[in-house]
Amino acid sequence: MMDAITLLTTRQSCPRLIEPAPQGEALELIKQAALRVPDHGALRPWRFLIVQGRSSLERLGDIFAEAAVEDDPSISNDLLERARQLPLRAPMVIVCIARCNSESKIPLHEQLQSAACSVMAMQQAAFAQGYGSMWRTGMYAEMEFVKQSLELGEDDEIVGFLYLGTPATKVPQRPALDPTDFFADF
Ligand SMILES: Cc1cc2nc3c(=O)[nH]c(=O)nc-3n(C[C@H](O)[C@H](O)[C@H](O)COP(=O)(O)O)c2cc1C
Repeated sequence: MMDAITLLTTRQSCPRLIEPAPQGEALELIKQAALRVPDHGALRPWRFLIVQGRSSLERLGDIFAEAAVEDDPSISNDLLERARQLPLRAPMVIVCIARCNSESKIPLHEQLQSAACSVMAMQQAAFAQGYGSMWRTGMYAEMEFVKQSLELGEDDEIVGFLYLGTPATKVPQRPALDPTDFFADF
């Protein structure tokens, strides 16, 4: 298994993903990583829907297609089919949800940040085990129709669709950025 510093300094996304998706122990570790993130007030403001297998991915694609029609009733057939095919870009998509509690004294943006950390944690756990992933959002993450179709609560937010699988090709390493461009002494 990759060491932690190598993971943290070389992690990258992978847009082209094929079977197999993480299963068994590998998936369990990814789930554990999601639940280990900073969480102000221990609100546990995260929920996850695992979409895997052709028929479940197609169901998600149908939701995207219906949402696309709602967004633009005159959408072309090509664009409609493109929307339907989106989830089929990987063998697994995890819908990452911030289950925000608006009654809590913890600000909503902190709850969202915690949920976002869980997406990153899952990406790292996948990467460390040789799997690839890509964090995606887009308009479907924002649309009420999508949230309702996924039976999310009123205060829930979709912070990402984490596409997961095996990298289709080896992703070339990007050169590291220069910390001096971003860090300064105070
Ligand atoms: C909140 C969030 C949403 C994103 N949504 C998309 C998206 O919808 N489509 C996309 O191509 N990349 C999206 N990205 C960017 C990719 O996940 C990825 O970070 C980017 O391609 C850079 O690659 P890297 O992770 O290897 O640095 C998003 C990133 C974040 C943090």
